[in-house]
Amino acid sequence: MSKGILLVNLGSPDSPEPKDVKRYLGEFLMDERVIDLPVLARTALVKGIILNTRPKASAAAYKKIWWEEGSPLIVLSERLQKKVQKQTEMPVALAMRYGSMTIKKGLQELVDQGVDEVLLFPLYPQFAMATTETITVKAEKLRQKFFPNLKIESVPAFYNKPDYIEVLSNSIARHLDGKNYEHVLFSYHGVPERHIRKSDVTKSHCKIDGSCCATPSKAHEFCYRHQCLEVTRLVAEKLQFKKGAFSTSFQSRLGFDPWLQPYTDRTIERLGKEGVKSMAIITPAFVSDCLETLEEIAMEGQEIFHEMGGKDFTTVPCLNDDDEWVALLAKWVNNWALSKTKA
Ligand SMILES: C=CC1=C(C)c2cc3[nH]c(cc4nc(cc5[nH]c(cc1n2)c(C)c5CCC(=O)O)C(CCC(=O)O)=C4C)c(C)c3C=C
Ligand SMILES: [Fe+2]
Ligand SMILES: [Fe+2]
Repeated sequence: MSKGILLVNLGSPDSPEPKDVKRYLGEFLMDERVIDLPVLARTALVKGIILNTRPKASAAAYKKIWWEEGSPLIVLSERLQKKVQKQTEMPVALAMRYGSMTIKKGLQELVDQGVDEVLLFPLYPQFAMATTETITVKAEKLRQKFFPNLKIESVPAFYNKPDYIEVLSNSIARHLDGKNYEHVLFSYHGVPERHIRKSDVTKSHCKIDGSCCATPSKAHEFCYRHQCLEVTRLVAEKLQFKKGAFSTSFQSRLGFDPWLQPYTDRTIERLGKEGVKSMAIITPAFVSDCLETLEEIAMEGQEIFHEMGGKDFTTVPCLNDDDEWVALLAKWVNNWALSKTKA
């Protein structure tokens, strides 16, 4: 069988203009794994409220971070794909879950190169319904409808793989450059608490009560909160951060439901109020820098910190196309191909 790789990231609008942002948000937020309300309620919320208010503000935010070559998330994902391609003989394609660079086009690109066995690689270290799951479900639907002879295997969340933690920690250490920040904040994209309960395969473990995520359970294979807390714990251990000098928070909440807490903006505000003068932020839910890291954290977060009296605010870039990260991805995909050949 001829093998190929499909890297999949979230996606971005075609341009930072409100009409393109509206189209993109419409597709994204109508996904039942992103806004998981019954279809009528979701339609009323998304088409009746969000799409009438949010695109203008989101477009303004996108304009602040947009690059000449396009959306940072897309450009950085393309750089990653090109570098991984140089380290494997299999074709490596790139797709986005939402927007113009569809998973269908990505699969077609591989099929056109003679591929009949695909490794689907969601570019998310932690599992979430709104990320990993929606990608695998979409790819399977497309396979059934358009590519019935294609074999697709998916890469599960890799949040606790020792080689990933090593590469992530090395990149963080390089960017912190030996400087002692008073506080290091690990900020992850949030999800509604309901998503955590829905993904609990035991249907009883995840209570979001402060202790469930630290108590061993098979629920953790699909618990986004557990997986975020583990990344923080493992990186902090590797980099020997002192207890109390680092913490975890969740950003980018939308709507009125309770999302995972503590919220990043309030945490930055509190740290500033408590007299912390220097802080660094790490965003390990994102493999590529994007609106949420470049605008919400690096711009808005910094503004909040400074308003509260903080002085030195540093954001650590995502792994993007870091050479060690590229080499690790290439090792994983090449090992997969090797294991198939041996089987
Ligand atoms: C109910 C809404 C949302 C859920 C759940 C959600 C989960 C989730 N998202 C990411 C990664 C990214 N999200 C990005 C942007 C973004 N996310 C939401 C909403 C939800 N995300 C919105 C409305 C937006 C658009 C921007 C805005 O209007 O604020 C991005 C950036 C995309 C870019 O083009 O740069 C990323 C990346 C994860 C990892 C996640 C769950 C774990
Ligand atoms: Fe999001
Ligand atoms: Fe949990």
